[in-house]
Amino acid sequence: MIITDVSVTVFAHTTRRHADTAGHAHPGPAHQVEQAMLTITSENGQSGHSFCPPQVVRPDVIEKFVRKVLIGQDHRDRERLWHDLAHWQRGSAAQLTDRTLAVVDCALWDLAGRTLGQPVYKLIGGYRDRVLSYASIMCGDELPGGLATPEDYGRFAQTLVQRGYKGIKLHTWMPPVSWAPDVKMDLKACAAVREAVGPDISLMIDAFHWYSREDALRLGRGLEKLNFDWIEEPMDEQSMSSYKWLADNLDIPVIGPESAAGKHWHRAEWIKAGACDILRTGVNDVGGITPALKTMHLAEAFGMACEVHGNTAMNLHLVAATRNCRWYERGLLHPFLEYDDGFDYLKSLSDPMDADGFVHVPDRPGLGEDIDFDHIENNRIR
Ligand SMILES: O=C(O)[C@H](O)[C@@H](O)[C@@H](O)C(=O)NO
Ligand SMILES: [Mg+2]
Repeated sequence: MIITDVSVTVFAHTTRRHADTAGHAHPGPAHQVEQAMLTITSENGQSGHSFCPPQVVRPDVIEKFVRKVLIGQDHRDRERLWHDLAHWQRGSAAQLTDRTLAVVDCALWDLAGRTLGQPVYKLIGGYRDRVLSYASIMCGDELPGGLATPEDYGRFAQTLVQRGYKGIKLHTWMPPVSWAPDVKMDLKACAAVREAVGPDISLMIDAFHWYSREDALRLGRGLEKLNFDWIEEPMDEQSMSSYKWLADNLDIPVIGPESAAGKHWHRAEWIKAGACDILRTGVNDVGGITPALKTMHLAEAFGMACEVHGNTAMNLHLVAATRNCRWYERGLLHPFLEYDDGFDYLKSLSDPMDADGFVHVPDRPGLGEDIDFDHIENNRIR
């Protein structure tokens, strides 16, 4: 099962999602962006694939690190290959990122599944084949009829419940919105959603990520009155002691870290420090399915839930192979976008959701992404 090739295909992808200065997505006119598909091929001609922005797998990263570690190796040795690649990070002048480790690890898992004709979550050890999903709403905006007012959030929340969602997470307003951040407005949006959906829908918030301790405490105390399930990333996650302080002062569960560096090692420190009540991981955040699984199991050993950041097949398989998380994060959603339209380079959704709010894991080999190779070839850039 020797790896004989590692290649990258960059192709044009049409989307209506536009990123703001903090990397948060908002709706806009359809435009073309570059997308990359990393392909790892073994000696029997089987390939595994994973998708990411092209800069994550740019040629110098592939040549200097990825090909050096993978070519000639047994693709089944994912644990060793992950450590071998992670070893190169320290001396890479920050050029070899956790995101690159993640896309390589996912392609290796996809290769294993496609080779054996099995879905990845079954290779890991399946726990469930459908997962309850929460609607992860995009950050607020200043678009009339979009997510510009608390009432907009309330109206959108009602449509999400009608679609079948049993949980909703608000990303509230952040710069570059002119008047954001604003705790009072955050709480007005949360109150409007609670009023709109009633007491039985689970609600969570993912707020402005740089509030002060006082503002985060004020926000948390307000959410407790609205019976929210968790408060997420209200302060800079580089300050673990601030989260310890917040968790000590709030009853509402504090979840994290999402964006903090340090992979599963740093998440162990958050548990040890008492900086969160619910742990958080994500395939892209910690360097792949391999380390994300370790994070899930670490939390389980402490009797803690670990909720997974992000959508797409890689995170869905992680959730389907573990017991100690309640949700799949489906999003990001907006009144102006139709999430179920999917991606133009996939023939079908990787996370189809039924009318009861359950996402069903496609019973297809590997990560199960229904890749439209003709579309990719016809839109190939390099
Ligand atoms: O880029 C980001 O910060 C993420 O997409 C974020 O908006 C969202 O996915 C998140 O924080 N979920 O919890
Ligand atoms: Mg988040």
